[in-house]
Amino acid sequence: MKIIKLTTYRVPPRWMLLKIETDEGVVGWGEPVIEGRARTVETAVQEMEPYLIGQDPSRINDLWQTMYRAGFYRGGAILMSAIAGIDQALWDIKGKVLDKPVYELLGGLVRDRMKMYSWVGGDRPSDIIEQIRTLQQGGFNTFKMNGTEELGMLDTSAKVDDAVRRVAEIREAFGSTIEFGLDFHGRVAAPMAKTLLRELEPYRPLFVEEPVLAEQAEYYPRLAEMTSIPLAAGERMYSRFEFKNVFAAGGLSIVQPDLSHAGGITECLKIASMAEAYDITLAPHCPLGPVALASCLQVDFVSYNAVLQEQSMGIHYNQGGELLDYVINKEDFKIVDGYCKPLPKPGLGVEVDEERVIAASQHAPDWRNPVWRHADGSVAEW
Ligand SMILES: O=C(O)[C@H](O)[C@@H](O)[C@@H](O)[C@H](O)CO
Ligand SMILES: [Mg+2]
Repeated sequence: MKIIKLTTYRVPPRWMLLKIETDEGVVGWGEPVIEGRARTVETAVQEMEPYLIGQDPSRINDLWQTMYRAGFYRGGAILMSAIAGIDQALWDIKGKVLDKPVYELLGGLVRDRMKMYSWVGGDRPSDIIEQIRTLQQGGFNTFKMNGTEELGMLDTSAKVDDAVRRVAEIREAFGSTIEFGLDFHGRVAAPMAKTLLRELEPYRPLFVEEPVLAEQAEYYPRLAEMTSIPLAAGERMYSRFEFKNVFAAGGLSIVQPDLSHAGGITECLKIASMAEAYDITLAPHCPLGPVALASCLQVDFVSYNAVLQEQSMGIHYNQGGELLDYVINKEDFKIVDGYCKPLPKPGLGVEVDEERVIAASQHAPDWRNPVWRHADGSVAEW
């Protein structure tokens, strides 16, 4: 069997799907994207084509190493996202050829169902309590929300009060019937992270995510020393070579590689198992579309340390498109009591609604995140 064609489709709300075709008619789908840089990743995928066309799609390990090593320059958000989506599509092809879900090819299930969580509150969290109540009716009891709005490197006690008050209100309203993680989203610099972690500790958030930016990861062990809140990070780390330094330095309790950003299934399995060796739990990042989520689930269902799975249904970013819009086998993605079952179909387990994808790709927006500014006019981390 040979790879004959790669086609990318940028689609709303801010995703990109990749179709890989073979000379025997088997087709695989991947989701290579960086939110806000879809066109750049699209070009990177096109530049990988010469390594793929005419090759045997079953040799995923060799193709992965070729894409990673043969270009001399490597790593980073764009190249690793391009490899990620291609890798997903190759696993999809392999599963379809062998007529097995990918998790069967990876040694089989380590659990029966996977715990999922839902985003709540949007970019500038408000009305969270009502939103949580609605999501509870859908069976969720675990949530994630932004911890703060924009925050200066050294900000006021009023801002700290705001952040703490919101969390206190949630705990008061729900007691311990729910769990929630707080995403600091790189908005918090080290001087404020210490204060916030200390003040939030009594409300026992499930975790604090990106307590400081990934490029300040040397703070993770120092912050972890001073708080009992589990620290999470990983959505802006792209290969096991990057993760190894963070694991070795210590501090993280939860690692969150993104299956569409960190080299795909092949690489994230390795990252997951490196994390297991450090007693670090796995919670793959996934504010993305159906192929990315299906890829996450393949890894979760074979990784002992997988504890939580993010998913994007109803997320604030989904303007103009929802995860299930592009899926034919919607019932397989049903979340019951906050859990998802293994996807039963061969390959990644997503039957992509290709007609819908093609139609949607005609009006794909060039999504960008907002540019926030501090009161003094300087750019703020969003
Ligand atoms: O944890 C998450 O889901 C992420 O932080 C997510 O909200 C953002 O990073 C977004 O995808 C960037 O465009
Ligand atoms: Mg995040």
